[in-house]
Amino acid sequence: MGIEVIVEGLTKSFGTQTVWQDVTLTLPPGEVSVMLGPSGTGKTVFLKSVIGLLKPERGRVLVGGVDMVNSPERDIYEARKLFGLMFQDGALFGSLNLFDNIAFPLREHTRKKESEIRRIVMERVEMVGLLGAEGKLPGEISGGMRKRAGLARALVLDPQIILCDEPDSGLDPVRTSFISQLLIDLNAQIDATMLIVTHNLDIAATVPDNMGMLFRRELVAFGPRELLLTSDEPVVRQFLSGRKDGPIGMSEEKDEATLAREQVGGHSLPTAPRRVAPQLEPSPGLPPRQAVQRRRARVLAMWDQLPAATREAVQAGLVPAQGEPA
Ligand SMILES: Nc1ncnc2c1ncn2[C@@H]1O[C@H](COP(=O)(O)OP(=O)(O)OP(=O)(O)O)[C@@H](O)[C@H]1O
Repeated sequence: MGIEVIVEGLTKSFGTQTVWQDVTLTLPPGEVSVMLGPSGTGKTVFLKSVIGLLKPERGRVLVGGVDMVNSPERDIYEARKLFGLMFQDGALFGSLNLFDNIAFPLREHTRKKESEIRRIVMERVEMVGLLGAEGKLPGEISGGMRKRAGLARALVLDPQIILCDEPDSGLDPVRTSFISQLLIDLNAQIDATMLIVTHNLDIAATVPDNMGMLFRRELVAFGPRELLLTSDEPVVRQFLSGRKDGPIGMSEEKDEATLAREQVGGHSLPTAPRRVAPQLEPSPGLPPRQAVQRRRARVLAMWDQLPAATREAVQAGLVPAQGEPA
């Protein structure tokens, strides 16, 4: 099972620019979480801070007893081996074929024999649906295939935590649906804790167990997917409905005058009840996701604190535990 990631009071600045402050959340073990936010709100900076590649000024990120912000560098280096990181563009070496790209972390970080490396690489190549393409160079394949190769490479060291930076960027809607299904299938197969950064509303609506959103240098919300999908928070509603009207503007935030004009002009967010799309299921033939029952117990434990609309959405999607009435 994947391990929990606890983020406490995290603040990151570059010079005088604060990217976000006092971010606190827990990525539950083995569950899939998505971090949303308009461009430039610091989602990538957040991923890099979780894995210890960037140093926040304040706060902690606890991963299996190691603080990825404040522990000695050698402990952070060791803990980083628990992670698999998938970058936006796949970050592949252009001169190496897909096989050698995917084998790279194994050759770099382990002393495994070539025969063992081949077995592991081919297993991951199959998992991401790239069998037959392993001899190609990154420049000879499509963007979607490069992303899948990047994902295969993130998987070779058997990570317990997988971080994906915009797995949909540059992909058409059909390829994005395939990537969404692949992420859920992976979660069913390896039960890793996953954090996905994206702007994509389809991924947000159908993939995660939990969602969070960064805006105006704060974590606006983080919780079960139904909490954000039914949220009345204007910024969350605007983002999830993909509309122009609301607090998010072209340069992230609208100024007060623009917001006041919109209100006078009668613009408002839709009031119709929102339908929460069902979460994707693993593909036929794969095991059920182990995270589902764990999440169910977790959400029921916070039942009293959830708004009525969220409870309704949770109830609509709850699969009864064995032996329990529906
Ligand atoms: N190494 C760095 N040095 C200085 N500023 C940086 C650095 N990395 C990121 N930033 C700044 O931090 C802010 C957040 O950047 P980040 O890439 O995390 O945003 P994002 O939410 O991932 O955006 P997008 O959705 O467009 O990818 C930006 O203003 C960016 O310019």
